Amino acid sequence: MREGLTVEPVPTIELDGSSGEGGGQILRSALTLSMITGLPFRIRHIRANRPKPGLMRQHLMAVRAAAAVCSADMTHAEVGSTELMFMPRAIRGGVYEFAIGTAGSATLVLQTLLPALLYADVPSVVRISGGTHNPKAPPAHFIERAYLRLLQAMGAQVEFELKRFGFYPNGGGELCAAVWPCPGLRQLELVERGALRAAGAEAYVAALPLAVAQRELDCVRAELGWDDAVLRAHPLSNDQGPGNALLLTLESEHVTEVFSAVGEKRVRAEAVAGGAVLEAQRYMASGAVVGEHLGDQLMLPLALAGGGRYTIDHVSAHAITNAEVIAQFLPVSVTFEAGERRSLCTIARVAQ
Ligand SMILES: Nc1ncnc2c1ncn2[C@@H]1O[C@H](COP(=O)(O)OP(=O)(O)OP(=O)(O)O)[C@@H](O)[C@H]1O
Repeated sequence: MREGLTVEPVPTIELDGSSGEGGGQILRSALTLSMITGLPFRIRHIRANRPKPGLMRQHLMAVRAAAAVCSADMTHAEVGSTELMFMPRAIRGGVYEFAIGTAGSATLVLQTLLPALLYADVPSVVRISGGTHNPKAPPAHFIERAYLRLLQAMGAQVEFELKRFGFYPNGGGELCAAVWPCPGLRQLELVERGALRAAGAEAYVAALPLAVAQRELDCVRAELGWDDAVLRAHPLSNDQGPGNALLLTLESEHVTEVFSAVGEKRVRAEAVAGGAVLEAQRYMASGAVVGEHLGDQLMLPLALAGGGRYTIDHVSAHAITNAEVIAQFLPVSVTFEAGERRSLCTIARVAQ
C-alpha cells in the first residue's frame, strides 16, 4: 500500500479538525490512514465542536499508540493540544500494551490501530486497558460481533477477547486482539442482510442491583416482543463496576448488528433500554444491511480494499465527515444515495 501511494517529496495532508462533525474521529481516521499510506499530516482545531476541545486522554493514547506502531515523529502530542503534526515510518507488528489510565474508550484506540496492523510485517498482539463499554463509542461486543465479522469477511484474520469490562468513571477494562498481516483486503457488496439467524439481548451489571438488568430486559421484551429464552441478565464482579450495559444483537446471514446502551447515573433503566431499542427498531424497519455506527466504521476498511457498497439505515454527519477524511488520504470517492428508508453508500477508486 505504502509503495503504491507514496510519491516524492511526500506531501503533508492538512486537516481541519473543526470541519463537519468536528470530533475525535477525524483524528483517529487520519492516524490510521497516515500509518498505512505513509503520508504525514497536520491537524488543527482538534475536536473543535466538542465541549472540551483538544486531545483528551483517549485521543492522546490513540496518537501515542499509532506513533509506537509506526515509529512516528510528532509534535504537540499532549493533553489539551488542539493541533498535531504526525510523521509516520514503517508499520511494525509485535506485542503492544497501552493503558489509557482513565475510562476512555479502549475500543476506539484499538480501531485506530487495527487496520494498520493488517499492513505490518509480522503478526501483532495488542492489549489495551480503559473503558470497554462507553457511551458514544463502540462497545467491545460490537467490535467482536459486528465490526470484526465484516473485516473477517474481507479477509482479515483477527482474534479478539474482552478480558474485563471497563465502565465510566472507573475504567479498568481490558481487551486483547491478535492481528495477522493481510495487505490485500477484499471488497464487499452488502445490499442484503439475508435471513435473520438469531436475535438476543444481554444486560450486564457490575456493582449494581440485578434488578436494573431485569428492568432493561423487560423493556426489550415489551418493545421488541423477544422471548425470555433470548434475554439474559449477567451480574459481573463488583470490582468491574459500577456499570451497566445493554446489548441487542441481531445476527443475519451476511451481517451482525449490535445496538447498545450504557447505564448512566440518574438515568432510569427504562430510558437506557429505550435508546438501544429505538436504534434496533429503526434498523429493522429500514431493511438496511448496516446501522448508523457500523456504517461509518466500515467505510475505512472498504476504502483500503479499493471499493465496496452497502446499505445503511441512517447517514450521520459523522459518516460524511469520515468520508471526507478518507478521500484526503486515498484515491477513492464515497457517495451516498438516499432512498426512502435507507441509503446506499458506494466507495470507488478514482483516477489519480
Ligand atoms: N453505540 C455505538 N455502537 C457502535 N459504535 C458507536 C456507538 N456509539 C458511537 N459509536 C462509534 O464511535 C465512534 C466515535 O464517535 P464520535 O465522533 O461520537 O466520538 P468522537 O469523535 O470520539 O467524539 P469525541 O470528539 O468526543 O472524542 C464513531 O465511529 C461511532 O460510530
